[in-house]
Amino acid sequence: MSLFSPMQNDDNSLYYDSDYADNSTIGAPPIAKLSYKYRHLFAHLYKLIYVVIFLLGVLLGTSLNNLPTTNTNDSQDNTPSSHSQKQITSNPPPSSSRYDYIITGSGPSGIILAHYLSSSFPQKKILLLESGTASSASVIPSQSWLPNVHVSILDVPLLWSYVATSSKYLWNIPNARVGRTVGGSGMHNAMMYVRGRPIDFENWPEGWEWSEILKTYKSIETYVSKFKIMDYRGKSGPVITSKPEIADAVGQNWIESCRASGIRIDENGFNDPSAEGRTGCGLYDFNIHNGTRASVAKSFLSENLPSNLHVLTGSTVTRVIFDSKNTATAVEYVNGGDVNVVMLKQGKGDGEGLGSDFRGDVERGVILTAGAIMTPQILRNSGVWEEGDVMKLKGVGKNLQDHPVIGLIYEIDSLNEASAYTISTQLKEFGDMINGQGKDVDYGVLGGPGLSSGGFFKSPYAKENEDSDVQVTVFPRVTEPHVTSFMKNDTAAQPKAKSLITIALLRPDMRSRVVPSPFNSSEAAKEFPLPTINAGSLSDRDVEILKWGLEHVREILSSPPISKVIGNEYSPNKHGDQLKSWIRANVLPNSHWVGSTKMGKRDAVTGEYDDDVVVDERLNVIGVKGLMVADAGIIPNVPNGNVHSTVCVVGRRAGEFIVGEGGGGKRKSKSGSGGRVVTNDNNNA
Ligand SMILES: Cc1cc2nc3c(=O)[nH]c(=O)nc-3n(C[C@H](O)[C@H](O)[C@H](O)COP(=O)(O)OP(=O)(O)OC[C@H]3O[C@@H](n4cnc5c(N)ncnc54)[C@H](O)[C@@H]3O)c2cc1C
Repeated sequence: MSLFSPMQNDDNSLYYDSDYADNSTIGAPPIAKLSYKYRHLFAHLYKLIYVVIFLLGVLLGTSLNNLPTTNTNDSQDNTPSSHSQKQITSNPPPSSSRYDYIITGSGPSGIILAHYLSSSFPQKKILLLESGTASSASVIPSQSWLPNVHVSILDVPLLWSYVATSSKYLWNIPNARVGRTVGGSGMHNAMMYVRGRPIDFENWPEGWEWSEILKTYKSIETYVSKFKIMDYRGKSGPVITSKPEIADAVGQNWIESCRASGIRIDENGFNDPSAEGRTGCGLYDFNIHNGTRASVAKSFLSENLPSNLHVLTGSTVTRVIFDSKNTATAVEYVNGGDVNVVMLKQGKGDGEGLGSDFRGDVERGVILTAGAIMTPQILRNSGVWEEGDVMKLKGVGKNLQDHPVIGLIYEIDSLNEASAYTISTQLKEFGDMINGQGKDVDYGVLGGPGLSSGGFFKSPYAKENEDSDVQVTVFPRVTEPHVTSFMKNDTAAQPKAKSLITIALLRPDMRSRVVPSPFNSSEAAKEFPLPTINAGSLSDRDVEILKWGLEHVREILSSPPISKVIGNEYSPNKHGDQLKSWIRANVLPNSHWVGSTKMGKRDAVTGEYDDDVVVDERLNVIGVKGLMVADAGIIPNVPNGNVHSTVCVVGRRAGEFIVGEGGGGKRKSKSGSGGRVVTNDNNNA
């Protein structure tokens, strides 16, 4: 079995149970610590209150549900048209419109960048193009709290796994769960908030030192906690981060067994940057606030949208158009079946002030933020790739990295509630738990995404200066989207519920590749070419680390109290060389894609970029002008832990570089393109 084969041809219907998409139970705030009976009562009380508020709203004619939409060409687009939301629309601007910046892709990076630019440059016009539609709940905060109105399942934490298997908001790319909606994969990810470690950035170019990164993490985040908020936390950023107040039952037992095994218990969501901060077991931090997803889309686009920012949904960018001097001048996109072109404003002169030297003095430009899988395709469509006619860049799509993951599945002995378990029974039980109706967990109503705890461990194969190279995540039921595929043929009723523990490689040797498909410009309106992902292979060392991780987890599971809760190992139930073969055959992608448009610096001796480098340290695409990449793809080496927080940093740093606060001073180009020499003439970091 190849790395990705288990995810091919998924039968989504198997995992999707419409009962769970019933949003009538959402909308109640956390009541985590009440007993089962009282939680039920409270849930109903809150629903009643919301129904009353909703009816009042309807009577007063202010019901958000009744607002007309601006959508004209996509019946699924819930784009609202109230106040600032008029700026989020699927109606293309008139062909005469000109923008200072055109940003392609509204994932976490694109949204943060677009917001930063439009706030920093109130006089400039910014266009954010998104292929997918806007979820109503992602852009109108209050709407997600009303019962019986159309809210998006994307905003219900519990349902992230369902969304990950539903095609409606995803790109149809085999083996990848890439979000296609305002908010990108930030709308259906697991919301685990794990920052990178100082060591992750050691080899990054100038301007990306840990001090800058930490400052940026802090500036984006507000950490909500009833405990002391440490200095390394953000206190006033837009993205809310919090820790579940209490673990699920399996997670609690996991933490206690770690403690009993003498393992350090982390109290800071593994985000303390100090030396031991990424070791041991504990609760994760999540992008959840009051029981709802604290997505970048909601945080940045739901209110106070700068009036100079226009978010254009239902608009698939096909390519960037360059002039004869390889300067980006326009973007072609398909909207409602029509091919449109949107132009940048004219600069001072052809190509002047743009390109690989731009920082602080840039007047206009295109910034690609379509994510690590899709941006290489746009680059190829635009003639920038290994055989490109605009610029030959061998690195486009190369160096793709992830946190390859395996799953350990255990039967649960003491927590059984049903007499027989099918996958859908398990999912139902899981849903009940999160909705505050389960008997064995105490999240409270929508208090968590369905998991709460895990751990970081250092294998004997880690380098001396590395703190951890294995990440463990404990799922109270087998629901994690990548691993449910293991069980998809296992539809027969099982006597026992099962719990899943995933083990991921944090610093893999393995490298994969995005292979963009050929693009035929005359066919652009019909079909956007989708890239494929060529999975690399695990190195022997990668396999040894995963094996060590799995055996280490087994050891912890053999200590009470968790040993008393779980029963037999269901999968892989293999040891020694058999286990190694199983790992090679069953390792899965983890959706933490980075590196396919790698950022790099010039070699100090040769003055050249390595072959796999696509953007320079200021994120400018090498060899052309006025084009940047600012998404997960530029991250040269996958950080230790889930990557969303670091992708947010990329969006923000890109904005700072353009506005000119990026540290390292304003630079000047001494030559044209490709092999140009860049000098710093002002060190104002
Ligand atoms: C199932 C899943 C679970 C995850 N869980 C976690 C987690 O718990 N914690 C964590 O830290 N990270 C997690 N991640 C990873 C995290 O969500 C991503 O790293 C992050 O969303 C990447 O952001 P991005 O802005 O680079 O791209 P994306 O989020 O991929 O956004 C790109 C956007 O560009 C749009 N786009 C693409 N092509 C075009 C085009 N041609 N024209 C117009 N628009 C286009 C897409 O529709 C999309 O909206 C998870 C990811 C997945 C898929």
